[in-house]
Amino acid sequence: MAHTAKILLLGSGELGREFVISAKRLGAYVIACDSYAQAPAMQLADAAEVFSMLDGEALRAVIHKHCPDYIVPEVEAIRTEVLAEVEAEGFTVVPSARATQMTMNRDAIRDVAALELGLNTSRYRYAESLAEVLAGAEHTGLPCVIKPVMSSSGKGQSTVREAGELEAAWTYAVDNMRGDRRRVIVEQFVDFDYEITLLTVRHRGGVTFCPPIGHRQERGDYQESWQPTPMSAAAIAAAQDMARKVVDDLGGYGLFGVEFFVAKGENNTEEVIFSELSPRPHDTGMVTLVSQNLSEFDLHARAILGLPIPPELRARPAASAVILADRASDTVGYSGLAEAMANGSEIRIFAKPVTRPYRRMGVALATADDTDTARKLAAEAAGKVQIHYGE
Ligand SMILES: Nc1ncnc2c1ncn2[C@@H]1O[C@H](COP(=O)(O)OP(=O)(O)OP(=O)(O)O)[C@@H](O)[C@H]1O
Ligand SMILES: NCC(=O)N[C@@H]1O[C@H](COP(=O)([O-])[O-])[C@@H](O)[C@H]1O
Ligand SMILES: [Mg+2]
Repeated sequence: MAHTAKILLLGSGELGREFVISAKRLGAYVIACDSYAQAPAMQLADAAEVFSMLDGEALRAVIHKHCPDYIVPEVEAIRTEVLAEVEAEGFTVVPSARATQMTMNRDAIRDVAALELGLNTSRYRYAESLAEVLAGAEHTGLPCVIKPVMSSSGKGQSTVREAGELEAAWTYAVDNMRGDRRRVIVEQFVDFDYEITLLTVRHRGGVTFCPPIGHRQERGDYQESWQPTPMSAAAIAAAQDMARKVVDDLGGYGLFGVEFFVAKGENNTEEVIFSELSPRPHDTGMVTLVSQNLSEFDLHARAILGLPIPPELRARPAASAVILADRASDTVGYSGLAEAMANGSEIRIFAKPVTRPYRRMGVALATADDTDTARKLAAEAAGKVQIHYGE
């Protein structure tokens, strides 16, 4: 074959699009899959398959049709039982079928982290009825955060400050959950000072960490991220220790985005609280496209293909800011790129075929002498890109 490896990419959004670029630079042949045609990664891949990845039979058929060397999930919403089956047949699932199964279900990964590995997490309870939600909130105290066990990007998530809001939060979670398990996690609200993503690469040569990425979320979805973010040496060591434990438990090779909350205590101490992780590149990690010599997508591709990862990964001060749609439209266009890039920022447009409210359509990326300046530049650039909607 003219290629170094055949990769089946399950999910073809913006993260997949950058991964395709990284993998193809290393000579891979990529088949991009998603539930709709012309998805961002499909526009660059060698081949595409359009089907629901939650449909087990369809997923199995596509895997057997292409017989890839690597199956690389890009989203959570995949029939992960099929990944476990094909792994048993001898296919390689990235990073491992177990990792995709555990992280798709908040309860599975939380139980591993808190109960098996003893990581520091917020107080939590699971609930399958309103009565259990009320009992859960008794356990965590208020405010608390309610999230479907199967969801991502903040879908179905709400923060409850008064007991009277619990019923609405339960209904909202059930109405916006993915999959068929009517189950939520009731989590103690963490009054953190900042939150980070610790990109962690598990590869042939061991485990390597990127400098921590700070980020700001709204509606449970990321708005801006920056790297590096200041953190005490003790807090970085605590986060790295927890990240290593969890990626070693999940197994396989690839890049993981491990999310932590950091709360400042007395005498400038910082308490690091594990939140969750993605066994794949993380949206807040798009900043690495300009901050690191090897982006999170390059690192994922290298780890998967068994190629070397440098022992130390550095980042120059940089930031990313998202470009969001504000309404639904079947046609989309852009202007203002020149104005946006006038301050030195880079703009990435994902070329998603349709818009919906809050859908991420692009990202602005900036570097500067310090992250505060980079954040200002990226936000300013993102604000100058205009999205044009159809009638
Ligand atoms: N217990 C909590 N206390 C305070 N804030 C929280 C808590 N849980 C979640 N959040 C806030 O909501 C954001 C999204 O939560 P979380 O990462 O659990 O959801 P998600 O839907 O899996 O998001 P994604 O898939 O985009 O990572 C967090 O990054 C944080 O800002
Ligand atoms: N937090 C997870 C995340 O950022 N995932 C990224 O968003 C895409 C879906 O976007 P869409 O909903 O606009 O199709 C996914 O395919 C992935 O690239
Ligand atoms: Mg998250």
